Amino acid sequence: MAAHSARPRLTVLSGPSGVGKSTVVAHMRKEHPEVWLSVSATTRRPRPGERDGVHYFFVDDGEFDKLIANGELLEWAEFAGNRYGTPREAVMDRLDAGEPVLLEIDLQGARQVRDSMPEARLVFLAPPSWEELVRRLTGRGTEAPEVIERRLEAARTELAAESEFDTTLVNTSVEDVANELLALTRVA
Ligand SMILES: Nc1ncnc2c1ncn2[C@@H]1O[C@H](COP(=O)(O)OP(=O)(O)OP(=O)(O)O)[C@@H](O)[C@H]1O
Ligand SMILES: Nc1nc2c(ncn2[C@@H]2O[C@H](COP(=O)(O)O)[C@@H](O)[C@H]2O)c(=O)[nH]1
Repeated sequence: MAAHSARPRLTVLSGPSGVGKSTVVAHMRKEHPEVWLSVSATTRRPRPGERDGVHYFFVDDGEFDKLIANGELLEWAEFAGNRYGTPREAVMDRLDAGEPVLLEIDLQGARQVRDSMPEARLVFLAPPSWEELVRRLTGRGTEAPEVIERRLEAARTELAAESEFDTTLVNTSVEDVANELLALTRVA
């Protein structure tokens, strides 16, 4: 059997900022740490409580430029004023080792992964309503009002792209969605 066909599922989780991607993934991984989550590189400043190498690899613009130039990113995108990218090698190593891999990335990144790895399953996390999305993003309290505005502007584009994804999960209950996501990471 060819090495690539033996690879387990690569799952990409996307959805508008504030919909609850990190919350759902954290809930799932508490019970199922075997689902490996890629740690992205970003030029964004850490939020209180975020740790380098755990939540993100926090890099400056020059370091991010080098990651791009050296071909070290599987995909990358600029989102609401910062850059984010998926380190390629760690993802490939995990897939080659037979472990399920999860990426939590924006729409632009999901499109790039779909193009380069068509076997990936693309999952869209949708909010129960626009009003609830605004409530969650605002209620998180991590962004300044102008940043929230930029993220909501991006959210309109992201919501309009839902049909590009293989599956949509609506984040009404964190527990239910975490279970659904777990099942998707396991289906070959
Ligand atoms: N099902 C839910 N019901 C109510 N609140 C939720 C639910 N899921 C997440 N939240 C809350 O919504 C806020 C945003 O969640 P989270 O940070 O996980 O979003 P995100 O999609 O990862 O955002 P970003 O893309 O900006 O990183 C958090 O305060 C979280 O506690
Ligand atoms: N294209 C990529 N998008 C990524 C990556 N890592 C995270 N993200 C997405 O960026 C936004 C904002 O994240 P935040 O932590 O600043 O709130 C969100 O949609 C993330 O999913 C990545 O490696 N590539």
